[in-house]
Amino acid sequence: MTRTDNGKVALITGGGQGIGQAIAERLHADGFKVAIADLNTATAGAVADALGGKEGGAIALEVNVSDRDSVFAAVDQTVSALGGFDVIVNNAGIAPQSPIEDITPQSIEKIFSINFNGVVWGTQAATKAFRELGHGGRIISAASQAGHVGNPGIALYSATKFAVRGFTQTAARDLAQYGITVNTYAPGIVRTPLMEDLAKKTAESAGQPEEWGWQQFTHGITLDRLSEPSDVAGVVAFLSGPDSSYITGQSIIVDGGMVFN
Ligand SMILES: NC(=O)C1=CN([C@@H]2O[C@H](COP(=O)(O)OP(=O)(O)OC[C@H]3O[C@@H](n4cnc5c(N)ncnc54)[C@H](O)[C@@H]3O)[C@@H](O)[C@H]2O)C=CC1
Ligand SMILES: CC(=O)C(C)=O
Repeated sequence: MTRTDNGKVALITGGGQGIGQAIAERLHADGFKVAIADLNTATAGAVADALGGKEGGAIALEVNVSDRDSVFAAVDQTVSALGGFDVIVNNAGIAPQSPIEDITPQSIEKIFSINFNGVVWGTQAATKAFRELGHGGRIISAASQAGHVGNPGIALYSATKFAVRGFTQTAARDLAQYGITVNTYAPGIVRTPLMEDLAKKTAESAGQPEEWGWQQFTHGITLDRLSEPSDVAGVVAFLSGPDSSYITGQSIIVDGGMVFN
């Protein structure tokens, strides 16, 4: 299908693989110019190249979402290179196991600095850019079904995603005056490198085969299949587009029916 430029610009953190890659591809297909920002510049570059590079409306940027200055710089570079800024997708995240008795100050600091602080810096940087550009915008962040119900073995991860939802609710109230909506998407069990790693490690630490690890996370999916990244990208496309302009402060669960809120 031919892509028609919709005149809008989106930045996606963690866009080099998995869900972020699918979001970048979907928003680009919907007509957005996209900045694919990742710690891993090789994967981000490959995604941007596959979308036609700068000529085709896709650039790659290096960002470390745990570093406030790095996130502000990525937003500035997006505005300069792509000529506008309308949507930020705070997608980058990590999901280490965190058995309760193994939690340390360092493990809390590491995961919160990426999964939570990264959302705060992205929200601040996007708000600054939207206000300087003189229009509103969309702030969309990765939560998880594990941010609606605590999941076994990943207490810290679940805590970061609950925190992202809490922050999003207040940001929605505080930023509405600037025409900015703020929402999260809450995926279930998506086939990505992150989930594969988590399933393998969960199985290994219990001395079980990999399939057992997957089962720990997948039982009870009403639609009886794992999620593909494109399932999530479709919801983010909706939250980025005109049909969701009256939605703010929400967490849209896209998990095949694991959690009912
Ligand atoms: N895969 C799943 O089943 C689910 C994933 N999620 C969330 O969706 C988001 C994306 O997850 P996946 O695509 O599965 O992960 P993934 O591990 O496949 O991809 C994450 C990307 O983020 C990048 N990244 C990691 N740390 C970064 C940092 N400090 N700065 C910039 N980029 C960084 C990585 O280089 C990678 O390209 C995460 O926030 C995750 O918590 C939520 C629910 C379920
Ligand atoms: C990694 C994740 O978000 C899960 C298991 O829901």
